[in-house]
Amino acid sequence: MLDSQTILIASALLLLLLAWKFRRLLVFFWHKGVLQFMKDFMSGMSKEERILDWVKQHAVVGDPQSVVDAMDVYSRQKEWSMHVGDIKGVIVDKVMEEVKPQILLELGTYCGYSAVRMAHLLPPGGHLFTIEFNESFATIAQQVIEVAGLRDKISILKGPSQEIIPQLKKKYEINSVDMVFLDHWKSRYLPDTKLLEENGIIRKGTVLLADNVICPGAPDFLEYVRNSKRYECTTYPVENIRVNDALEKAVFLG
Ligand SMILES: C[S@@+](CC[C@H](N)C(=O)[O-])C[C@H]1O[C@@H](n2cnc3c(N)ncnc32)[C@H](O)[C@@H]1O
Ligand SMILES: [Mg+2]
Repeated sequence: MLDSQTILIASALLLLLLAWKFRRLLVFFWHKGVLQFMKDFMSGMSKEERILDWVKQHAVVGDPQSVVDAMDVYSRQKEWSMHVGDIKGVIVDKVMEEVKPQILLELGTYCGYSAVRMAHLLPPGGHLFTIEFNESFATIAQQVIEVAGLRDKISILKGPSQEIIPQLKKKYEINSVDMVFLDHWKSRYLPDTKLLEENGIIRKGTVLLADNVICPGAPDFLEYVRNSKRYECTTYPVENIRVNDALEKAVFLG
C-alpha cells in the first residue's frame, strides 16, 4: 500500500510533468488571460480603449496615415492586437491600388485599423462599409475613424455578418461591391462568401481578399475558392512574422 506522503509526492511530480508538457499553452494563457486582466485592472480600461487613448495622444487629427502609424507603433511596442498590421497591410494596400474599389466591404472592423488604412486609399467618391458585431469595438472604431477624418468615407454596420449581408441591398442600398476584405472569425469566411454570392452582392470581377487563411486558417474557404471555376485565386504568403500566414485573393468570375 502507498502511504499518503508518497501519493502527495507522486501527484506533485505528475503536475510538474503536465505543466512542462503543456508549458506553451500555460505561457499563452498567462499572456492572454492573467497579464491582460492585470493591465485592464491597473489602467481601468480595456485593451481597445488603451489603443484609442494612444491614437488620440499620438495621431494627428485628420491624418489617416498618422492613425495607422500610431496603431502600428502601439502593437509593436505595447500590446499585440488582432488588426492586419503593417507587414500584411502592404499587401492589402497593393490589392487596393490594383482594384481601386468604389464600394468596398469589410467583414470584421475591430478598432478600425484596416478600415482607416483602406479608406485612405479609396478613389474619390469611394466608400467603405465595415461590419462588426461587437458593440464596444464598433464604438472604439468609430472614434478612431473620427480622428482619421474619414467619417464620410466609412460606415460601420453593426451586427453579425450573417444577418447584415442579406440586408445589404434593401436596407443599405448596396447593389454590389467591388472588393471584400474578409477578416472576421475564420469559420464565417466560407458561409459568408456563399451568402455574398446568393444575395448577388458580389458580381463578375469582384475581388475577395481574405486575411489569415493559414493562421488561424480558413481551410474550407481556401478549398472552396481554389477548386471553384468561378474564382481565380492568388496567394500572398507572409514572411517576417512569427507565424506563417497568407492572404488569399479570389476574383469572382461570375
Ligand atoms: C481580426 S479582427 C478584425 C481586424 C480588422 N480587420 C483590422 O485589421 O483592423 C475580427 C473582428 O471581427 C469581428 N467579428 C467576428 N465575427 C463576426 C461576424 N460574424 N460578424 C461581425 N463581426 C464579426 C470581431 O468582433 C473582431 O472585432
Ligand atoms: Mg486578420
